[in-house]
Amino acid sequence: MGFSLLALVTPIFCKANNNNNINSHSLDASYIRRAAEIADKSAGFTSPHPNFGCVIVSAAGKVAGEGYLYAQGTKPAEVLAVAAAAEQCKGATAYLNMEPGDCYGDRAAVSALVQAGITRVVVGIRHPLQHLRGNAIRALRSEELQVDVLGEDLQSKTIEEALKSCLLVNAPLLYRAASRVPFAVLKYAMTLDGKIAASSGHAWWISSKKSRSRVFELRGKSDAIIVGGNTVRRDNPQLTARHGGGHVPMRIVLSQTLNLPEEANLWDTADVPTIVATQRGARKSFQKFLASKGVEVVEFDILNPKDVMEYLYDRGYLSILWECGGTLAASAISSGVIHKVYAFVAPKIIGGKNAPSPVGELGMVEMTQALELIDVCYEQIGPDMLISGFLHPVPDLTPVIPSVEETSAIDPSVTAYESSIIFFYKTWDPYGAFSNFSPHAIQMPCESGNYLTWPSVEHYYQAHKFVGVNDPVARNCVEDIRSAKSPEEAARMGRTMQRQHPDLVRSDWESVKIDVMYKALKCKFSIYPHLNSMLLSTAGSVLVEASPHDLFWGGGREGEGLNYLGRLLMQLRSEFLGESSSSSNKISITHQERENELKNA
Ligand SMILES: NC(=O)C1=CN([C@@H]2O[C@H](COP(=O)(O)OP(=O)(O)OC[C@H]3O[C@@H](n4cnc5c(N)ncnc54)[C@H](OP(=O)(O)O)[C@@H]3O)[C@@H](O)[C@H]2O)C=CC1
Ligand SMILES: Nc1c(N[C@@H]2O[C@H](COP(=O)(O)O)[C@@H](O)[C@H]2O)[nH]c(=O)[nH]c1=O
Repeated sequence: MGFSLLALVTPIFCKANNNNNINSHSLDASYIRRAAEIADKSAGFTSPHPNFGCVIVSAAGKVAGEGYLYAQGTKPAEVLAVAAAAEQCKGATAYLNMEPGDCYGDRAAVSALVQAGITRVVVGIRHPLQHLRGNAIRALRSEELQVDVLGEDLQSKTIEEALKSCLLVNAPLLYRAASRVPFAVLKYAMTLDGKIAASSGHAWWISSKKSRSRVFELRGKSDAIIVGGNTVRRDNPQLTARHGGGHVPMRIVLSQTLNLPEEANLWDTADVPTIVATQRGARKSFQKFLASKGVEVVEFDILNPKDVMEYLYDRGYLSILWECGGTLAASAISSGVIHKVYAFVAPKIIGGKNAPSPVGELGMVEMTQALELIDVCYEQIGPDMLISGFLHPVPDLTPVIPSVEETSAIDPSVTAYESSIIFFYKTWDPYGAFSNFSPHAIQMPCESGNYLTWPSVEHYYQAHKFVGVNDPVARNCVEDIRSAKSPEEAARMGRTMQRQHPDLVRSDWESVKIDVMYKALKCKFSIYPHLNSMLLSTAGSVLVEASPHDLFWGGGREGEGLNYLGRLLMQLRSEFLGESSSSSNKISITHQERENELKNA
């Protein structure tokens, strides 16, 4: 009888192999889930960057180091994890929930892993932005590291679940990349009989204190919170994240009529900024009043959720929490801009034929038309039940992703893309390293002549508003800004202080601020060779900071901005190229000249 040794051996071999796979897959999956879990710790802070986490598992199979991106412009997760694992990196495996972005051309994450002696990298998802996608994976492979991507090199049910946790932790970025609006969550608290207020409109409180603390956490992970005018009139909300998390979202009111109270918690912008979005031409005198309170007013031709969300996309927001009543919620759902729902259900009955419900008129007449949530979760919080789920699935990695052209022109309506204009704005743009938020530390001489290190140009610029002012508060402020954990925090501190204490701003600020910026930029582009090459490589192109709202440093929405950041970079470029002997004085302008330029722009 014919006898095949292979026939005997193969099944046994395959079984052992399968078991090994199952074991190694479940280990890989659990470490990837851990990377996603720690990445989520800074949700809200990293915006507009993704949430990155890195777990290093030593050759002996122990977790040797962990790190996550704390905020935009801070050290990459991989660099932190490698530092924590130190010697144990040799022969270790690094688990990353997302492929690193390498926004700054310095390959910091890739270099850290390679130089530390990591031999295998497991990646949850590829970077969703096309110009960054696959670059780090290719770079690691070219350095002979084994790179396994979930769903590509590793496939199984366990791996699929781990992949989902990576998609969830960066859902805002994935939705943003796929649909060109920020990720939006509608949250409401309702009684068991489906009311969000009594028929009088009184709503405090439906959900328990524990549930409301959870809402503060949700707020802390969002870039902005939206309510409608009626909620402001009825509730006078604060809309702050009061759980001690640190991140402060913008507050946004949508009001067509602008028939809003003069006294409102939201008009106190000392600590938290507010935007009021309204219809073009609505109550001009009230618009002026709001502006005098430091509230930013944005006019829309026709105020509607879709246009507001597209505008917020242009401003770089990743995630928005809608905390409005049913009228606005219905309008937002019908426009397709709500992706996820959080419903806190309290075991209370209030009744009332006219008591409002969480979602107003959607025009549906048959139950078969009802919108069904997917990936629904149920969680008991104190006495309440939190039911959450998605209205639209989290996009996978093959959706419509902005092309290089689209991402470099942050707002395509500003100016049509032209090859002779290079736009930069967010640090993740192809030329994002030109942004003052890029994490390139600079060493600058201080008043005593010694050199001080500043974590970014933004830190240096913001702090210099208060340098030389003979007041202990101003001196502390300079130090506090210098040690701010991220450029975003430095900017917020500098702007808040300037708004709240204009008396502490140095008297010559308007006339010296361009020189301050010039010196900082000159240092940045002199000490980092790859930044210098990047700048020189743009020779012949016009550089424009595509900020739609900073009309001094940026280009504005329709080219109405003065674009001083772009101009300074072009001046530096020509100085580096030796084509010009001009100095910073050439473009220094007086306050009066600037006023004139603004008027003529
Ligand atoms: N329990 C809960 O979770 C919550 C309860 N509430 C309660 O809900 C009630 C308010 O509900 P409701 O009036 O529905 O909520 P909102 O005020 O949140 O939304 C309606 C208002 O939004 C403004 N708006 C702007 N654009 C639009 C648009 N395209 N479509 C619709 N509205 C737009 C209008 O303001 P304007 O009139 O100024 O032009 C409109 O009156 C209050 O009693 C409040 O206490 C509110 C939020 C959450
Ligand atoms: N009534 C109600 C909510 N209402 C929402 O919270 C807002 C008030 O926020 P703040 O002023 O910051 O405390 C209010 O305007 C409305 O948007 N939320 C809940 O979690 N549970 C509740 O029972």
